[in-house]
Amino acid sequence: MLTHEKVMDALKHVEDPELHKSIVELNMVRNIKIEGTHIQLEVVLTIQGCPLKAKIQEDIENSLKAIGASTVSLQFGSMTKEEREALTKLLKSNATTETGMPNMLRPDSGVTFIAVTSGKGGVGKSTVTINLAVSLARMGKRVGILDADIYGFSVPAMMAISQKPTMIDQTVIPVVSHGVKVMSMGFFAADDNPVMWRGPMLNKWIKNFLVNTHWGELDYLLLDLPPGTGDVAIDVAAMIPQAKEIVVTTPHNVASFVASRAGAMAKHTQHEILGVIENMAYFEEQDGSRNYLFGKGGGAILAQRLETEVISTIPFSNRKENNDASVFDEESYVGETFTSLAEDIINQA
Ligand SMILES: Nc1ncnc2c1ncn2[C@@H]1O[C@H](COP(=O)(O)OP(=O)(O)OP(=O)(O)O)[C@@H](O)[C@H]1O
Repeated sequence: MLTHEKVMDALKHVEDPELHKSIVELNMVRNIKIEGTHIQLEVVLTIQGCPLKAKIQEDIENSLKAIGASTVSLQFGSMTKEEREALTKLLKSNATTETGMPNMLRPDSGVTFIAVTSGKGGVGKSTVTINLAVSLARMGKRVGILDADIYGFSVPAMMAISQKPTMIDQTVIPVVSHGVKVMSMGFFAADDNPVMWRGPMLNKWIKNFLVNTHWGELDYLLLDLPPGTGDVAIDVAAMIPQAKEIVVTTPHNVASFVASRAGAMAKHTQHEILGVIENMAYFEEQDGSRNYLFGKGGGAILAQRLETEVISTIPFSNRKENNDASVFDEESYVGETFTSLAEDIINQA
């Protein structure tokens, strides 16, 4: 026989698709009525017009039918201001320590932070961040990207994200793209409005991004840092001393020289350097020969200076083959390079 307890038990396994927590734990279930095998209930959503309503409905119906319901009549409501505040508090208490620091920064959090840096812009730092993140996610890892390149954010556009994140009061639910949770200043700044914050403000934003974003459980958080050795890099170093760094360069010597300054900075801040990635290393011609458009060896020189290794050599992508997208297909030549980089990272980071 169906009982209130059995229904609640079944609903414990239904998750809010954005918060990835049980709708029972989030206190979203109301007014359960059982008549024989017919179940009536109300579910209050975090925001009105929640775009994932259909998914919640389907999951509820399936789990109730699995325990013997023949029909389910489901009504949606939305949380009151007080209920939303209580929910924000619950999410925050899960996300922060008693002193208000993000739980994910605790040494035992299980989150590996990887900061992707470069000495100068345009060498493919964001491309590396995105594709490494997507490759890790394809391997079943729980991955987030924090686009900390707050002056020159490009992650949302490169991942073709047009949707804005859901906000529950002050807590932001990251947008999921290609299986990766993404948070970027680009979600909040108007396109024609350059971001003008200065040092102290920046520091606050990085912390806010960690504390006020509902990251949920993560294995990896990749940070796309601005190029060079500016305020953001210093703040990240101070806030996340356990972050490991990847330094991206092109084979060109000048780019490599400048990148060594960012890397030297990583050494100074005692961030472990995972290695150097040489991007746009060569173009593979139709006959399989390699055309070294930007010269050769920059990655190796940089690695030597930083006393580390070149962990990946990434060729030019044939953009036509990849439909002009910045997230490379898994089967493409460049996509495969990222898959093997992700495997190496999983084995060592
Ligand atoms: N391996 C590659 N093959 C082809 N195009 C690439 C490759 N890597 C990067 N690009 C392209 O080069 C351009 C610059 O890349 P990206 O934005 O990732 O660089 P960045 O170092 O993050 O630059 P910035 O710091 O200025 O944002 C982009 O148009 C990107 O699509």
